[in-house]
Amino acid sequence: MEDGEVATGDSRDNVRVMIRCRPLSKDERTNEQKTIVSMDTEMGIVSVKSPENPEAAPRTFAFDQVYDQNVTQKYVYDTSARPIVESVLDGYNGTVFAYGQTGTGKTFTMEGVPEPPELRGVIPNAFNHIFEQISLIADRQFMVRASFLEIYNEKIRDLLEPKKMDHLELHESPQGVYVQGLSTVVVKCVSEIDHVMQRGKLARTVGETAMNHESSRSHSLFTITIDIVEIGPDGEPFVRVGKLNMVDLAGSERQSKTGATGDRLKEANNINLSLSALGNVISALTSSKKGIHIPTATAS
Ligand SMILES: Nc1ncnc2c1ncn2[C@@H]1O[C@H](COP(=O)(O)OP(=O)(O)OP(=O)(O)O)[C@@H](O)[C@H]1O
Repeated sequence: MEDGEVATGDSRDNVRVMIRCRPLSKDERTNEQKTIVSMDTEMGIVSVKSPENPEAAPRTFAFDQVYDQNVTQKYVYDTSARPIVESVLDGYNGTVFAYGQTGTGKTFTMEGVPEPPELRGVIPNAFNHIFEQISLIADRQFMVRASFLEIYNEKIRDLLEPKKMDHLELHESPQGVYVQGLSTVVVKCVSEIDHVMQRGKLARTVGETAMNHESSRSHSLFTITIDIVEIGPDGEPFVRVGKLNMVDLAGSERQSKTGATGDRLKEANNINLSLSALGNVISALTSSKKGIHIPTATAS
């Protein structure tokens, strides 16, 4: 981004851009690294000082929402994903994704830490929220399905059936674009969907960069599909389908900073390449704002 640039979404497209600054890590504190970023949470402005010339005027950037290092996981969820999940429960499609260089906190924000519960991220908070709402709504019936894929080296892998096929393909039907053969699992409660996520995470491609010991080397897409059945004004059952996509991208780092060489550099370049593949998958899967029915094989 250029100095003074505004990274806010166009409200007509319902896109919102938030930025979160994590605290300095233990290693960074040990190495006496300095914070050069300041976050104005009221105004939604981030100022970045030049590390070489800290006296120079900082560069400023504006966002829809700015989270500083003291923000809680719950606050991030409530102000970013909560409204999206609400609309998915009404039959719309929504996507939440984290973007940034390695070690900046994407996985912490999206998944967080299982214990204590306050450290759980957007995805587990969405699980709780969805099943809490479902238990409160008496005049509709819901069926919740989950799928989990990763894009690594330009290939789509099913994280819930990693051994079945290592390269799934995008296909198009009259109802829209879908990943052929991607398994979906019907889930009835928070612990079941959490189990699905944990299972998929074990199959995910991770490695180590100089900036993060456990770095996601692939893009992952966790999708929750909710079929909502209610009785229409004509007395007939009426089905709507909402879809929530939650994406944890591999780091968007500059390769010189990560210590990537040889195979690592090749892999890192592949990550950037597969960003375009991910873009295709997400834009295809979310191309309709209103939920549509996409036929998928259901496994349990
Ligand atoms: N807001 C935060 N508060 C405390 N610790 C954090 C925060 N954000 C990130 N961390 C810690 O910083 C480290 C790196 O974070 P994380 O793994 O989420 O980065 P990432 O952006 O997903 O990296 P990669 O792209 O390499 O996967 C982790 O140890 C994580 O627990």
